[in-house]
Amino acid sequence: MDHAIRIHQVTKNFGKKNVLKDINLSISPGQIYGLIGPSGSGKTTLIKIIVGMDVPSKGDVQVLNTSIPNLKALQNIGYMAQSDALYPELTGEENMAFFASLFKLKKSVQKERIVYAANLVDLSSHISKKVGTYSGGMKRRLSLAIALIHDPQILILDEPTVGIDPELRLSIWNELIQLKKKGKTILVTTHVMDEAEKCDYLSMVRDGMILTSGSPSALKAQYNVSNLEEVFLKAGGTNS
Ligand SMILES: Nc1ncnc2c1ncn2[C@@H]1O[C@H](COP(=O)(O)OP(=O)(O)OP(=O)(O)O)[C@@H](O)[C@H]1O
Repeated sequence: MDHAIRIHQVTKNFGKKNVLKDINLSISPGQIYGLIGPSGSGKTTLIKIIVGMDVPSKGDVQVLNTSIPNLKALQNIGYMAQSDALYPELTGEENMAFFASLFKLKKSVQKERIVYAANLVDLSSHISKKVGTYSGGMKRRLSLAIALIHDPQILILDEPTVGIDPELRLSIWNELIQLKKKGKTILVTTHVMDEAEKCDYLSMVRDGMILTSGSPSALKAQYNVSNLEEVFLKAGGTNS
């Protein structure tokens, strides 16, 4: 397989508003691919199209060589949305078990995965509490645990570390790097430049277009700057 995710000339309009313009990108298996761009640039819209929650006005998306939307392909995708979709009346563990059951995991596997995922996001001592009592950061962590619950081949994470303290953010990124080493493909959106630095490959998005793409070091070399913020400004023509 030469790509885990392939986006071909995707355009999205909401009424007369053109939100994505002829987006082409291809993500190799085992890569951490970052989408960075300001609020409203179209990152979430693109992600929703990749997971089949929205359809493009034009163009097509393939995940693991399957055209999206496709129910079966979803088995291979772990998706963490920007807003948490959790059941506040259930405990953290019950929320995880519910989502695990949607993927038809065996009970024994389910238990193992819940222990693993809760530990990963440092929620092990809170999983018996109702989610309604969780802080915003705890809910983000639980959403990330749920995205990982079925051990998907592809992880799609929309601003996964918003509201999470720096220490845990670092440990989550370390785990994402471990998952990548196991061959998982990870697509992540972020506003945080030090997270962008950890990606293997980046696309900078503005106004529904990809301004520039490349590895963090290649981008800095190409624009002859020392940090990714400057790459963004130069690529967007704001600083030239
Ligand atoms: N369902 C919708 N109907 C109309 N406009 C929409 C809809 N969804 C998104 N948009 C518009 O599309 C544009 C891109 O939004 P999107 O959420 O994809 O941006 P984003 O880059 O993810 O921003 P953020 O980082 O704030 O989440 C925005 O102008 C937004 O208002």
